[in-house]
Amino acid sequence: MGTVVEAANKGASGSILQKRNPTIVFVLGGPGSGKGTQCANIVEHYGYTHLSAGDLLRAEIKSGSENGTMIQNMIKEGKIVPSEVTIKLLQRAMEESGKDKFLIDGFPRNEENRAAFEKVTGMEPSFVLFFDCPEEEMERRLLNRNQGREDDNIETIRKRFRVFLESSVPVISYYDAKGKVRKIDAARPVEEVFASVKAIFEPKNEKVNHYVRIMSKLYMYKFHFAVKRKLISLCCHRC
Ligand SMILES: Nc1ncnc2c1ncn2[C@@H]1O[C@H](COP(=O)(O)OP(=O)(O)OP(=O)(O)O)[C@@H](O)[C@H]1O
Ligand SMILES: Nc1ccn([C@@H]2O[C@H](COP(=O)(O)O)[C@@H](O)[C@H]2O)c(=O)n1
Repeated sequence: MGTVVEAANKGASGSILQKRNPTIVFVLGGPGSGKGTQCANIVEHYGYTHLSAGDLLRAEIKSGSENGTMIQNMIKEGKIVPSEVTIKLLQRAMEESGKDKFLIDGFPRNEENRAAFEKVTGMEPSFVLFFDCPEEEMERRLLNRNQGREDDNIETIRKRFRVFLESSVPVISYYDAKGKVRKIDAARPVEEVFASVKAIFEPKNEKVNHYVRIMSKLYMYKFHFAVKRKLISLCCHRC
């Protein structure tokens, strides 16, 4: 049995998902910046499927998998689990969902995560949502989260902040250089943050709404199919 990257090199992986040509949005930001909170809002308003890498890893520990102890130790230390493991979990979740619009929360956490995901799946994100928040605010939120997470203690939180700065910020810079980062000031109340998030997701909705409006109008007028197609292409040139 080879690694997922070896499988990708042999062309054995990524194909089922790739064929579905899914929309992928990476959701990044420091620990406690509010990624999970805002993802829940995006799911509710824009019909994305939310996949949190951290949640998938925690579920893997609970499942009693052979990697469970290793993952648990890494999370306790705020370290990043090898990409092989996390990518397999993400791929499986995407495939099993049968959906085609994904918010991938807390991934890629480092350069290895990023490069391996692109190699294994052959896919890139449409854009990266980056929740920017000062450490003091994130620390306050994590210490008040109260969800019984083993890594929400001050010692591990400080380690997670260091890993974020050293390993995750370079990934954000990588995508920024490609013009793919949508940065949000996450230090505001949840509703204000979501108002900024909406502004990023709305234009796409506008495009779909525009198309649906045109289609329904054309349906009312009983044009020939080819004429409808031509009219749509003329009318939707701005989409
Ligand atoms: N804008 C906000 N203002 C105040 N509190 C917030 C805000 N957004 C989220 N919170 C709270 O902060 C805590 C952390 O939020 P959340 O779990 O969404 O962060 P996260 O970025 O997903 O964290 P992690 O990376 O550790 O999983 C939660 O208790 C949440 O209710
Ligand atoms: N790509 C990832 C994502 C997460 N981890 C580990 O899980 C911990 C918790 O992650 P959250 O996103 O839920 O805060 C994180 O500190 C890492 O230990 C990972 O290894 N790789």
